[in-house]
Amino acid sequence: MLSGSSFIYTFRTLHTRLCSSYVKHARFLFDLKENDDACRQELQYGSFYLFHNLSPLFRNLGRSFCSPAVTTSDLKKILAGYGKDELIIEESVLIGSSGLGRAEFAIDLGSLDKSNLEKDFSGKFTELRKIAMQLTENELPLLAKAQSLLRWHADHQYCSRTGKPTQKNVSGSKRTCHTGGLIYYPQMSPVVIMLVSYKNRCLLARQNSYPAGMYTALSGFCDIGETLEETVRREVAEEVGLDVEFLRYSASQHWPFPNSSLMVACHATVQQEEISLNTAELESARWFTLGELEKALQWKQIPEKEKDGTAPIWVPPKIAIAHHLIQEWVQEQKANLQEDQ
Ligand SMILES: NC(=O)C1=CN([C@@H]2O[C@H](COP(=O)(O)OP(=O)(O)OC[C@H]3O[C@@H](n4cnc5c(N)ncnc54)[C@H](OP(=O)(O)O)[C@@H]3O)[C@@H](O)[C@H]2O)C=CC1
Ligand SMILES: [Mg+2]
Repeated sequence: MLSGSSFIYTFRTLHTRLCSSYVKHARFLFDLKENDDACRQELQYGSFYLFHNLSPLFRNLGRSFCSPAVTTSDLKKILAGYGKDELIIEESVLIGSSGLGRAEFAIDLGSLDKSNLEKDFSGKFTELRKIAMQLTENELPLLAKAQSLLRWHADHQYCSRTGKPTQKNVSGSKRTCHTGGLIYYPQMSPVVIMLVSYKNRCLLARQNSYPAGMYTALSGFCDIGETLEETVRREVAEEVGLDVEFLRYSASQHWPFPNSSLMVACHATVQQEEISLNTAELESARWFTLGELEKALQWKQIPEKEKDGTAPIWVPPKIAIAHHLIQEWVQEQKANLQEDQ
């Protein structure tokens, strides 16, 4: 028979063994988000990703770049030199946890001199968009989340109803206007991105702001009150004058450029071929064959223009969900061709 305390101990051990590491990770972060004291304590042992006016710090590793995670003690030592070590508590936001079970934070040091900080931390603050293609598939989402959360806090310093300053909780998961008793939570805009196909071709488009030669899937922000299905149908009708028949969900992605969007990606089929281009939205839209897209997917960096000044067709890089949709369509077409043989 187990005594009270050893029962609790055994239960905890068993519970810990039964919990997957993912569940432990999720519960750990939940506690830090909700509990200011726990999060304040974790700030003493965590690691920090550094930003300056929303640009992350990067170190050049020769062939690649990395954004270093700085320990609390190293960060405190350097910030103490600026008389600003209290910034750690006031300005940092919780963005995740490391494999070692320690919290990871991001902090924007935009109030301090950029070039001195770059010397202190042996790196360069660089716009995320400029360097995104050279980051790993793990690194970009973390930095994108950090940048979006830091931007949201910078943009929500005041209550939109009372005009009074808002206060962030320690983790940065919300801001409160104590005068009006209002709570603000970080927001993302839902966006649909759809690869429209008709028989054995699919439709890609470009806006005149895109780099030369780049075509991508249609996309658009959800209007308030719409379902995702309604947004897909409306955007395809608005942008290229086609009526969506079937829709299939594929995947989703948080996209930080230019603001925080939740991209919901799907495949859509239509029953007509004739495009009616909305030139207020798009510069061009056309149907592409499997062969054309296989070629467009091959570019690993932005291609040089041809001798006659025309730009080869290319599609967004792997970090963009548009790439995933196009790749998926290409694989499916190839599988269909094999079945037919
Ligand atoms: N990750 C990926 O693979 C891709 C991501 N995207 C992203 O998808 C998003 C949507 O792209 P796009 O096709 O241009 O969108 P839309 O077709 O909806 O049109 C863009 C217009 O919507 C308006 N707008 C801007 N922000 C919002 C908002 N939060 N809510 C409602 N309307 C807004 C702006 O109009 P106005 O300025 O006139 O007010 C803007 O010019 C962009 O953020 C883009 O970066 C797009 C393609 C690929
Ligand atoms: Mg659009």
